[in-house]
Amino acid sequence: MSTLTIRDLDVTLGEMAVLRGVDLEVPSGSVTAVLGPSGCGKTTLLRAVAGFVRPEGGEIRIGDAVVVGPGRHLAPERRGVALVPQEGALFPHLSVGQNVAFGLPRSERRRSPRVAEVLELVGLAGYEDRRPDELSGGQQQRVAVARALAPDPSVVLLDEPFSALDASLRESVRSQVRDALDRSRATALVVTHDQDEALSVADSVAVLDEGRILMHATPQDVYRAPTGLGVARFVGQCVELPADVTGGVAATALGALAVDAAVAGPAHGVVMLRPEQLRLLPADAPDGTAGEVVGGEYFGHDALVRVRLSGPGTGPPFDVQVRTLGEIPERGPVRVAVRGAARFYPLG
Ligand SMILES: Nc1ncnc2c1ncn2[C@@H]1O[C@H](COP(=O)(O)OP(=O)(O)OP(=O)(O)O)[C@@H](O)[C@H]1O
Repeated sequence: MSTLTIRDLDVTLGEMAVLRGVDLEVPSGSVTAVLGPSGCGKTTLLRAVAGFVRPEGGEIRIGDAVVVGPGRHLAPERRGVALVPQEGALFPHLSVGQNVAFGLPRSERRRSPRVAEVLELVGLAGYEDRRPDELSGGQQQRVAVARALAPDPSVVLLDEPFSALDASLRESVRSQVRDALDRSRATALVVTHDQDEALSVADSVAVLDEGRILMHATPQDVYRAPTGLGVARFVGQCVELPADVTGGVAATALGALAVDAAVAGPAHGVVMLRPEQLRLLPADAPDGTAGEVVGGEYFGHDALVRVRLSGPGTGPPFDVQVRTLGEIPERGPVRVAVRGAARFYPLG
């Protein structure tokens, strides 16, 4: 396995600049997720790394080998890159074992111990003789990952690998695939438009929008300390309030809040809180800010309660995340308290 290094990559398709100055490094043996909305250029990035798209500029290195650079565009089969497509694309007329062996060089396809080895890696030991139509969607996807890992590629690329699966299957297949990638010490680039998927499956997350990387950091930093409101909104729910900051404290409709970046102020802008930073208190509590429960959504493990603050100029209602072990507040008056620091984004 090798480090994948992408520098200043530009890709134009037809008239459209699809990737613009993309820099990305995936350290050897780690998993990076590229998260972005539909049409932002995720698949194009994978295709450029795999060698199916010819970039206009920039460099791609796999380990020490330059596979794309000035005057250089190595053929896909010489890059040591394996691609797992959106829907596994197994050959329906071949057995599971034959499908996996297809990932190996022709001379090694017959009776290679590697087939059993990678099937074990994805939790499907003994499935060699099954046919793809005898497997669940999640099992088919794991066979596709086994086929990609079989030749021990330098880099594995996964294109929305879980999007075709039912919500109930997605989490378990995701952790099985993550486990297989870890155990094979694969260097992997996963593209997805699903925030939960990116945050849970990867060591680092790169947020891509309109062909540019907006932020690349650990899942925790991307969620807790997004560099801009665009990133903040894309990786999770936000509560946004107008704010004036002076001396590191923001004056907001939820009272005076500490801001976590070094903002001395004075500055005008927006503070961003995550729903789990808010806490609902009884209407007669001494702390917090007065508001009213106006609706909500129940998810089983937790719930979102929609709250509107009392008084003029307090902005639209927002969601507060509550644990469902306790009572879920009914419609009516409450108070809202804040824990932790807010993120502040100056306007103008
Ligand atoms: N061959 C092409 N010629 C011109 N434009 C293209 C071509 N292929 C893709 N595009 C455009 O490039 C942009 C990025 O496409 P891409 O498939 O990389 O996005 P994506 O982020 O993977 O989207 P999705 O999540 O919907 O698959 C889109 O606006 C698309 O219309």
